[in-house]
Parts: sequence; structure tokens; C-alpha cells
Amino acid sequence: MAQQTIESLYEQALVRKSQPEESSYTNYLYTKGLDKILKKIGEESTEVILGAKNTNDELIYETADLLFHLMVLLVEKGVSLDDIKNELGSREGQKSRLHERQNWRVEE
Ligand SMILES: N=c1c2ncn([C@@H]3O[C@H](COP(=O)(O)OP(=O)(O)OP(=O)(O)O)[C@@H](O)[C@H]3O)c2ncn1[C@@H]1O[C@H](COP(=O)(O)O)[C@@H](O)[C@H]1O
Repeated sequence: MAQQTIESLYEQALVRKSQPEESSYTNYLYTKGLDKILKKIGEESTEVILGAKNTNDELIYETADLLFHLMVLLVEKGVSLDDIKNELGSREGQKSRLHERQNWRVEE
């Protein structure tokens, strides 16, 4: 089965930004602007929640939709995948500190 990486999904969204194509859904979103993209993120997030309550097939489908729209949002805002990876990397090995900050430690 063909697979797509997050990196290539981001790259496609980046290319659409610099080289728009008429029939592109990605370009439709850029043309509509940030509020439209944010609305889609909200919708797709809700659909992930509903999918998770239903079947794993639905969860997978809706998660793919959400990841696509997140990549479009990052490109629209000029945030790179490396920015996200650096943020995630900075959290490695700092679990207890993060838990303390967010105050969600499981009660013993
Ligand atoms: N991964 C995706 C992807 N996931 C979801 N979608 C689109 O996201 C939309 C979500 O569906 P909805 O029913 O929520 O939205 P809609 O009713 O079609 O439209 P609106 O609500 O936004 O008005 C659908 O039109 C899907 O086609 C995607 N569109 C594109 N990609 C990737 O982006 C690449 C470039 O696509 P284009 O920009 O369209 O050429 C493609 O080759 C794909 O790899």
C-alpha cells in the first residue's frame, strides 16, 4: 500500500503555496485564508473525536484529514516541521518537569 510521510505532506502544502494550481484544494484553503483553515482544523478535530468513539477505520480517516489540515496551517503561518520537531525534542527527558507544570500528575 502506498504511504505518505508527514514530511512529504508538508512539502506538498509548501509547493502549493509557491506554485498555486487552479484545481488544488490546498490552494482553495490558502485563498480563503487563515480563518477558513482554522475552521477546518476545528471541524476535523471534532471528527477525530467522533471517529475515536466509533471505529478505528474512522479514527484513521479523520486523523489523516486533520494532519493534512495541520500541515496547511503550519505553511500558512510560516512554521516549519523542524520548529515542531525542535519543540518536541526539547521535551525529551523532561517528562516529570512537564507533568509538574501542567499539574496533571495521576493521584496515588
Ligand atoms: N491529504 C490531502 C487531503 N486530505 C483531505 N483533503 C481534502 O480535504 C477536504 C475535506 O473534506 P470536507 O468534506 O471536510 O471539506 P469540503 O466540503 O470538501 O470543503 P470545505 O468544507 O473546506 O469547503 C476534501 O476536499 C479532501 O479532498 C486533502 N486534500 C489534499 N491532500 C494532499 O494534498 C495533495 C495536494 O492536493 P491538492 O492541493 O488538492 O492538489 C494531495 O495529493 C494529497 O496528498
